Amino acid sequence: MSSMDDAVAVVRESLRPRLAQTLLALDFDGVLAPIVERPQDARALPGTAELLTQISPRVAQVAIVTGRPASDAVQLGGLADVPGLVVCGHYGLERWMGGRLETPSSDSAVDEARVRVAELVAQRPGTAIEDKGHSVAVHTRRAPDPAASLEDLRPLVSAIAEDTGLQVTPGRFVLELRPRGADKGVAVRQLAAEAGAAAVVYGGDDLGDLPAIEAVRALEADGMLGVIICSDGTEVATELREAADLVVPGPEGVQRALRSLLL
Ligand SMILES: O=P(O)(O)OC[C@H]1O[C@H](O[C@H]2O[C@H](CO)[C@@H](O)[C@H](O)[C@H]2O)[C@H](O)[C@@H](O)[C@@H]1O
Repeated sequence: MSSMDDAVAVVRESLRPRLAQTLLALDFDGVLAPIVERPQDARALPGTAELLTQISPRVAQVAIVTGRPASDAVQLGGLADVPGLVVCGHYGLERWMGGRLETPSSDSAVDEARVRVAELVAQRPGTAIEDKGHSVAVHTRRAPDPAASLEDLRPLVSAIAEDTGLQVTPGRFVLELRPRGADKGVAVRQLAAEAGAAAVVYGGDDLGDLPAIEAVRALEADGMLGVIICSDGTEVATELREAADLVVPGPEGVQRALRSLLL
């Protein structure tokens, strides 16, 4: 048995009595879907929908909490038929459930940001804009020096945020401009309340997941059981790893941990 399996076995024992009152909330990219060069090429690891379908009747709620538009996560994940699944997209700004999408109206600040980010990208080979409708992301993964490119763009993207009132959310070779107000912490708290959860299992891998982790820790202070799974890899920030109860090797490790914890 590996040390990961040992750690999972310990968590499993504490989770078992609360399984039926557990909220399982998972990030998409890097947790369910391996990281790839182009956002549009991301796909959930084979077996993801089947695994979530098996878990769903055993827990109170299965949810995806993602920076992606909710419909993109559903489509790229092949998740449309997972029973009872809730997908909180755009860090909780929108919600998909049973084929129905609740989404806000468009924001003129994002329209302005879209134009300005497109200008930045046009001058920087290898960078790319991801227009997500309610937010705009600039990716540097395919730039000649992705880390340097991200640092070059950081103050320019911050200036756009300042002018438009949007906020910047950094991630894995990405800077995202999005409306203030929503974050994954708010989304997790709301999901936990709606599900009447006595336990929350949250899986993340990126800086945008930190508010969700903080929310889980705050819920623990109120008596809930919290389990944080970090989907690890070379790009994963130290804060994520340090905040986790279980550190597992990427989406394959997440699948293995979920099978052991929740089936
Ligand atoms: O909250 P998440 O579900 O983790 O989404 C966060 C961002 O993930 C995506 O970007 C990341 O994955 C891409 C595909 O593997 C990769 O090319 C990129 O470098 C990563 O940053 C997505 O494109 C963003 O919109 C999400 O906000």
